[in-house]
Amino acid sequence: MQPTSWLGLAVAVAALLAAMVYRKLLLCSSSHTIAPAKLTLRDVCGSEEACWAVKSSGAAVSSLATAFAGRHWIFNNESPPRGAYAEGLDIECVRPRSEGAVQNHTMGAAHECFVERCGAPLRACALVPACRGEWTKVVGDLLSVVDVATLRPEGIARPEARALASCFFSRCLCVADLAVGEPAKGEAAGGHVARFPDAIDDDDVRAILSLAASIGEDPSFVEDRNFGSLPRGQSSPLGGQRATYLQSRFTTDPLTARLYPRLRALVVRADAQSGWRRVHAATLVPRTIELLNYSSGAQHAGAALSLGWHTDEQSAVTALLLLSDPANFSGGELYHLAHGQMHAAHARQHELLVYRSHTPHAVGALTAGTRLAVALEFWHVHVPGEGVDHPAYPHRRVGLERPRTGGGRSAPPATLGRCPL
Ligand SMILES: O=C(O)CCC(=O)C(=O)O
Ligand SMILES: [Fe+2]
Repeated sequence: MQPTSWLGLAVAVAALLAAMVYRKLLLCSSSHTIAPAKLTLRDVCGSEEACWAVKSSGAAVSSLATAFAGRHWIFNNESPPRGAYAEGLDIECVRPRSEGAVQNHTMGAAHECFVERCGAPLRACALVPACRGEWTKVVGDLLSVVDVATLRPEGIARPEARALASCFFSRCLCVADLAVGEPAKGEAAGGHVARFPDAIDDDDVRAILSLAASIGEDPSFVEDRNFGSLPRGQSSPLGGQRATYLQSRFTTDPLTARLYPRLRALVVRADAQSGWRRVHAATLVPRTIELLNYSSGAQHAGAALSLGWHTDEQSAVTALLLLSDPANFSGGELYHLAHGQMHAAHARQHELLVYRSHTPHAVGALTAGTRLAVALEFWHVHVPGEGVDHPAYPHRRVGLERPRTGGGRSAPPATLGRCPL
């Protein structure tokens, strides 16, 4: 090789090395400069759009607060939730960080979250008058949990408004599975309910009914009730149900004491096999266990539904056990809203259906016969040093509540934690 060629090669290698070093430096420095700077309200609203941005985040927060009130990720772990959400939302994100479920306490007011985490899409939308108009309308239309759960990406025309909605759902409410209708990663369509056919038999049904009859002798354990919302524009009455509260004895009474661990084990399995990560098996306890009696005689004539659309507030998972044979009643279908669609459960007699308690559900009007079911709602007990400090799910403390200080809710921390999504 000629000296000039050696020189040429040396120059080429030096240039390559220099380029690599430069590129490395460039990448490092650019990763610094593009690190998401924390946006403040002033950054987002530093112009004439300020009013809109502030107003729309306020409106979004208040309508979403209505729709999501009491749902499990909206949670203040300093003062156990007692329906005191008036000042906004506290956010709790629960996502896996490594093997096993790990919780990440992420708290703050929702409007802070909106600005801090969704400042960029908020600003992008604010710059486009058509987006401002659409976002204001989208948010204004979210009046109930049904509206939120049926929100579809196709229903939002402007890409900037779609991005904003998607950001709020995934980064502030941390609900990837409700992020404008998109199924959660790894969750097959239909994965909103885990089914266990023949979870119980006729003897178990008899045992449950005997227990309920005994408990129901005291009328303070029995309640006729109806709740939930009707689809927009409908105002028909709700048929309702008669609930007998069994939880005081279900786990210990000789009639059902052996049945309970079997059902609980199925709930734990449902969570594991569905990848929901709502359950911390070691501390899972029943919050309420109810025999539900829907009887056509007790239904209002022309009832639209027996139970309106609702979520089982503050519970982690709900298990629904159908005691009756569907051949012996008409109507009374259990529906879920998942991924923007309504699904009929078509439960069979003796089947256990398990779903996350925040999944909106409703029960169709019963038109003939009697439908008996048991609902078991679960949450997590607080064990000091474990409980709220450790398990995979936010929960109300049961039996071990800290005394409340000052009677009010504590101020949210100054900054939000990192949303693990
Ligand atoms: O009866 C059912 O299938 C569901 C009842 C229910 O959702 C409830 O009582 O909260
Ligand atoms: Fe329910």
